[in-house]
Amino acid sequence: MTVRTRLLQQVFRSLRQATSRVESVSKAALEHPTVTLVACAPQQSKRMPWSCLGYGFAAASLVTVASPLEASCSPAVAAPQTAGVDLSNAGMTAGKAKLQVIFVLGGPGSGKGTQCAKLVQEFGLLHLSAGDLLRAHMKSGTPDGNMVAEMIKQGQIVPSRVTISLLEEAMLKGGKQQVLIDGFPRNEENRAAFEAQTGIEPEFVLFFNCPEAVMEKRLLGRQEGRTDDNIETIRKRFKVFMESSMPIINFYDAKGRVRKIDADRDPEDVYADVRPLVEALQSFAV
Ligand SMILES: Nc1ncnc2c1ncn2[C@@H]1O[C@H](COP(=O)(O)OP(=O)(O)OP(=O)(O)O)[C@@H](O)[C@H]1O
Ligand SMILES: Nc1ccn([C@H]2C[C@H](O)[C@@H](COP(=O)(O)O)O2)c(=O)n1
Repeated sequence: MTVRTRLLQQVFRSLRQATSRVESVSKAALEHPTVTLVACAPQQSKRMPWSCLGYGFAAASLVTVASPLEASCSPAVAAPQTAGVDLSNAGMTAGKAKLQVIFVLGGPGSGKGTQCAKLVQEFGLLHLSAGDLLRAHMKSGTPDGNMVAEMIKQGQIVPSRVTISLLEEAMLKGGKQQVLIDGFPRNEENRAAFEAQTGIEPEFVLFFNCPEAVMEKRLLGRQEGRTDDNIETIRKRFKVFMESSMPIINFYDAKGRVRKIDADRDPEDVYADVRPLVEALQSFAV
């Protein structure tokens, strides 16, 4: 049996388990309207937890809970309480209550990290920068870590296998429903592997459009000691962006998912265009 077949089997197993969990939580909520149910994301599947996490949130939407991820992941617990069950969201399907992911893309230095920091401050979403995760991994001293260090120095894109497992781990640890994934997917390999492995489709893609000359000036002025903020690597990164990342933006644009932002303005002016897009998504959060 191939690894892919085994992974697919795991996905379907997780979905079946999650579905029956939601069914039992929903049934209990309807049968015991004076009970508060505590739902949580199951931990059985380390590899493919996203469907479970989505269903965990869906279950939480049916009931009054302190936090959907607060409890440890034993089967859903029905804790007798005086508070009534809020069934106002009972019509919400698992699909609607899934993780909400926004991909944040744009050339190197277009201001992705700067804008994400503002969104986190205002809306408290989880911000995962693929570049930051990879830079932290570089320091592990493992063979993978050393490979990542070399690839970043050369402005190349690290294989999805490494980046996606770092993202998965961080998403699980972060435990939030709304996630900004900054600097990912960077190429078709990233995009296809992420979709196949997690089943997650972005709500939309924030695309920061900025002229290269402006980005170059910003990167050369950034004083963070990054091994790739030198003119030689910056030029390579621009080339990789145009050749490998722009097709991803075009892919999502064809699906009507791209929100293009003029990033060649003061950070506050850029944010004035960004914030309503994310604010609109807040109303759909569970
Ligand atoms: N709108 C802006 N106007 C001027 N400078 C900016 C603006 N946005 C960000 N900067 C500055 O430009 C530099 C790069 O910004 P930032 O790190 O947010 O870009 P990025 O797109 O995340 O870059 P990378 O992809 O290389 O990580 C930083 O020094 C930041 O302070
Ligand atoms: N999906 C990704 C994201 C980043 N990298 C590597 C290659 C980039 O040049 C570098 C820095 O990323 P940034 O901080 O500019 O977003 O990290 C990658 O290989 N794959």
